Amino acid sequence: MTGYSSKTDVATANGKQNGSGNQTGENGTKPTEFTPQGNHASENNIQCSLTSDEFRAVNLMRQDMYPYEVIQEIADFIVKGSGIRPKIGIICGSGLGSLADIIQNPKVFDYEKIPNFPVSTVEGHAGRLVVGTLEGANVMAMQGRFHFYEGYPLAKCSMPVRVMKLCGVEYLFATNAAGGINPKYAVGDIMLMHDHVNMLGFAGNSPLQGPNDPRFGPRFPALVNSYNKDLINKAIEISKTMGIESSVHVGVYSCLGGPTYETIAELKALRMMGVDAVGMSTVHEVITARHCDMKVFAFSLITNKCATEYSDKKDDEASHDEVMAVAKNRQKTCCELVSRLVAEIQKTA
Ligand SMILES: O=P(O)(O)O[C@H]1O[C@H](CO)[C@@H](O)[C@H]1O
Ligand code: HPA
Repeated sequence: MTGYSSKTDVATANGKQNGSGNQTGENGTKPTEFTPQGNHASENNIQCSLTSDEFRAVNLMRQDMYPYEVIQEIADFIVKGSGIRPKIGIICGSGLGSLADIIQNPKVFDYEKIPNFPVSTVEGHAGRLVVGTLEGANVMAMQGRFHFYEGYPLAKCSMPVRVMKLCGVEYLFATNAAGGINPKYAVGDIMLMHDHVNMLGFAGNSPLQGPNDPRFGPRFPALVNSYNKDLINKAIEISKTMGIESSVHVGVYSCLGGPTYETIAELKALRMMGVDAVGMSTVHEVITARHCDMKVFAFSLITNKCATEYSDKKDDEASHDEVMAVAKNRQKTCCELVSRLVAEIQKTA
């Protein structure tokens, strides 16, 4: 593979509480009657009963406003607790948690113990933040990311990227497991992301929705050149020295909301749009990282081939077990790619 250029195709605590309805303090067991506001609701007499504890839990999950100060508090907690100011932030994809296991002198924070942090709910996402060193560089890794389908708003899913920024992170490495739509991709291949199609954005959903805080970035950030070309080229060179260049591609990722895997018609449509691999993550993290001017490197591990023609083959059905198994098989290669790229960054620092 030759060098990459975009012309070639080689390759709260005090946050706003959402939701409407009766939130007055109940005794925790008595159901609180919740009536959605508005004519439509009352016309149709829609009602649902939640205990006040359930209501609080749902509200906390739906919280999507994290004021700068709250994010700063979380960042301070991590920097003080670890004694490290990380330069590189890594997000481990499904089954790729071992990317955090190679960090030396790790200081581990369970998400539950970090103030105002969401918790991981998906198998293959341990729910820990690991801070330490890798190839001499200070790094922090999320062993477990947050997905839209877990019930979290996108701003909450990518809030940890802002935490990384305020910890001092300059480079985001986002990894994911994805289905290969490009017929040339095989299971176990790696696709270096050079662009994305934001399907959730097409539907009017963005992690940057709501008031913009200019301390993070501009109201209308540009997303061309989101994926750092130098880092893509370095990764291609590294793949050659690792002897895996024939299974490394450069391509376009698309994020859908999940948790369902795609229909054949959807996969056909994505392919027509120029998408090479599909998943349910990463794009909101990249948007948040670019908004606050971080350099982004991202790759997909192709864990399954997506069928784009109708057939009765059971093999065509994606499954999370398959995703996890392939990720486990390829974790060593992914770890080596990441460590070597970190070493490159560290060399030129
Ligand atoms: O994108 P990551 O977190 O790697 O996980 C991918 O794997 C899961 C589906 O198997 C989905 O969450 C999809 O997004
Ligand atoms: N579709 C969506 N997300 C995925 C897939 C897929 O085929 N594989 C891994 N994550």
